[in-house]
Amino acid sequence: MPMLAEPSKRYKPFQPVPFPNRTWPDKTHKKAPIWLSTDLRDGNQSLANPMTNEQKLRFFRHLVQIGFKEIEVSYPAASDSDFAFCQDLQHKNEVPDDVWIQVLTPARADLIKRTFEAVAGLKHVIIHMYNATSCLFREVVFNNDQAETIKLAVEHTKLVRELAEQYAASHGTSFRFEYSPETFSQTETPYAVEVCENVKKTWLGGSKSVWGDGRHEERIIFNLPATVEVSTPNCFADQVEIFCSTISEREKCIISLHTHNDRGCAVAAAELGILAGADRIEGTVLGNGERTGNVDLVTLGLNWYSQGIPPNLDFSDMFSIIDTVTECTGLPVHPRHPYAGELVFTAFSGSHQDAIKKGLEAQSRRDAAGDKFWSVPYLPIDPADVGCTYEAVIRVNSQSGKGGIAYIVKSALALDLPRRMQISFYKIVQEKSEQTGKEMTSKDITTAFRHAYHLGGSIYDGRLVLRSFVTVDTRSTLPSAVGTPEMSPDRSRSHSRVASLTGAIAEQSPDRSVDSNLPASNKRLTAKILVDGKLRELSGEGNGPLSSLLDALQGDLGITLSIREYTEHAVGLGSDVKAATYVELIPPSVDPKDKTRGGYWGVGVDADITASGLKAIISAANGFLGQQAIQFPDSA
Ligand SMILES: CC(=O)SCCNC(=O)CCNC(=O)[C@H](O)C(C)(C)COP(=O)(O)OP(=O)(O)OC[C@H]1O[C@@H](n2cnc3c(N)ncnc32)[C@H](O)[C@@H]1OP(=O)(O)O
Ligand SMILES: CC(C)C(=O)C(=O)O
Repeated sequence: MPMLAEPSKRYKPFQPVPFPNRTWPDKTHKKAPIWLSTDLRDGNQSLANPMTNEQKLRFFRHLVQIGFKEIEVSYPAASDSDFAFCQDLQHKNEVPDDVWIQVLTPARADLIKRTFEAVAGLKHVIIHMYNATSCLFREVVFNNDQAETIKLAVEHTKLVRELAEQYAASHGTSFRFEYSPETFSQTETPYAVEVCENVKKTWLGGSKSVWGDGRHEERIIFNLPATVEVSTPNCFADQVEIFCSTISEREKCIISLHTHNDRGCAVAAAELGILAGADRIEGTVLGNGERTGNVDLVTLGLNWYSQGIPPNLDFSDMFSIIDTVTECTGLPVHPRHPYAGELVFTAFSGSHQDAIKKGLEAQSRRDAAGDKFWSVPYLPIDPADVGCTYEAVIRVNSQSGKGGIAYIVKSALALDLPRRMQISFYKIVQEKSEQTGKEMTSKDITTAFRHAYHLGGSIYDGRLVLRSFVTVDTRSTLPSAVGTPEMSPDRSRSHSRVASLTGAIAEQSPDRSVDSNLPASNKRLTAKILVDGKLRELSGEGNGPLSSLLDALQGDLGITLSIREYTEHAVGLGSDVKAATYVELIPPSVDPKDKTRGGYWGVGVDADITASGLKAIISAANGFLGQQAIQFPDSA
């Protein structure tokens, strides 16, 4: 049957309770609620293949590790394995002293009795009893009127109380009682209050203690379920506020919420319900549960966290939480699931990547200055807080821009490319990504980078490869620098050179060849260079090693290039520090001022700053050379 042209003929709109005195819209969250995980009960009952007890135990341990202090573990009367799980927890001594085990039972005498047998001997137990109270259920499921429904709830509360008193005395268990007017949000709210008043009176009217040590007695829990979500969250919040403000002896009650996600608003309903006066939330980790699921406690907890409020749940290791949930339930986690999905901290699109890259850089500057407040575009929380690495944040496809690509190069290779080199490399990546039509992984990008600039092992070598060099100050007879790239003859000296020169780079030019005030040609460089696989000795003169090498390339290989842009920075710290140098070379045909006309970028990394600069020149010269034939002047 197709969708109806007039749905109003089949579906009635939800009728909100008039409540002009509501106060919740002006409130804000101040602290996290009490949490109850019902993964092992509501979550479990909704699975095609319920969890085995081994899986339940693994899940239980993880819930304890996350920090849940109240865990609904089963519906013991449902099956022998549900029953056995409660006993296993006890016999295997799995329950920490500060954790309450909750079990669910319907308001049926035989099932209540069986439930007590299952938990006998556990230290802290919440007996959770439910019966549906809405008009639809009264009429269709129970064939009860309002008074009979109250009677059902009261009689079975009485039984729970008696058994709790008895088991507290015989087994030393401390009991608490939770009552759910199931289908609360579809029940007339004043009637739901009336049912709960009767339940409360019965429970609190008990004659003996239900607390194992006979001293203390906890508040009764009224759990208000949106068993099926049928309205907008504001209507639910109104219902909760009416309940909280009209139930008598409010101080003796804990008001709990149990929202489902039929309209996709379970999180909002729970959050507004807390503003409306509730104290506690029942849900599941990542939202498994009947139909569209229970409210997701990861989303809720991290929503609180993102507002600077401790959620009292630890989601630091999100990956292992996802493993536990998916392996135990057999259900996948959507890649866009809030906070947990594999794509939620990832940007593919260029403008998002650019903003994130700038935001992360600004954040690390603020962090270093002592201002730790998180404020990064597109990232509501620091992904690192939930165990995500920054590599996952930016991923590249044809929608990506230079900022994201530069971010990956920086994260993976510690190279902070100058802006115009970013644009140049972006074109290379863009072309590759359009060719394949697929995402480029961080490895694809770094490999493309190494190939483009001949950086890394010999498999990335270009047609020219610097093997070694000597520079001589022509005003003296002593060599001023001797180097074999990455194998500097005097490592300690090279390290200190890098450190001192890189530190001074802001004030001084790296190569006196670009300083016109210095006298011409005071350096001679002799370099051994592989040229198309053949080792040749080249030499040239200039104001510094870089200009000497350019002179050598021109004189010995006929390659005429000059430097248009130069930058460098240190890579690493302490004794492992290296220099990364970036140069843009241009042929004489390109106007140095016309930056729209591309030059050839190169990069060099070496522990020795001179070697790093020379490598950058060779890298860029390789880009210029491409496939063109070398015109050796000496062979002319
Ligand atoms: C909203 C929720 O998630 S509630 C929790 C739901 N979870 C489950 O149902 C999982 C475990 N349940 C089970 O294994 C089974 O339903 C059992 C063992 C509890 C009961 O099984 P059965 O005795 O075969 O009964 P069945 O499942 O058909 O239940 C329907 C009966 O229980 C009654 N009933 C349903 N809910 C309740 C309740 N909360 N209190 C009292 N009676 C109830 C129904 O009116 C119906 O009675 P009827 O047979 O006189 O018409
Ligand atoms: C038993 C109750 C709390 C329930 O699971 C629901 O109403 O969804």
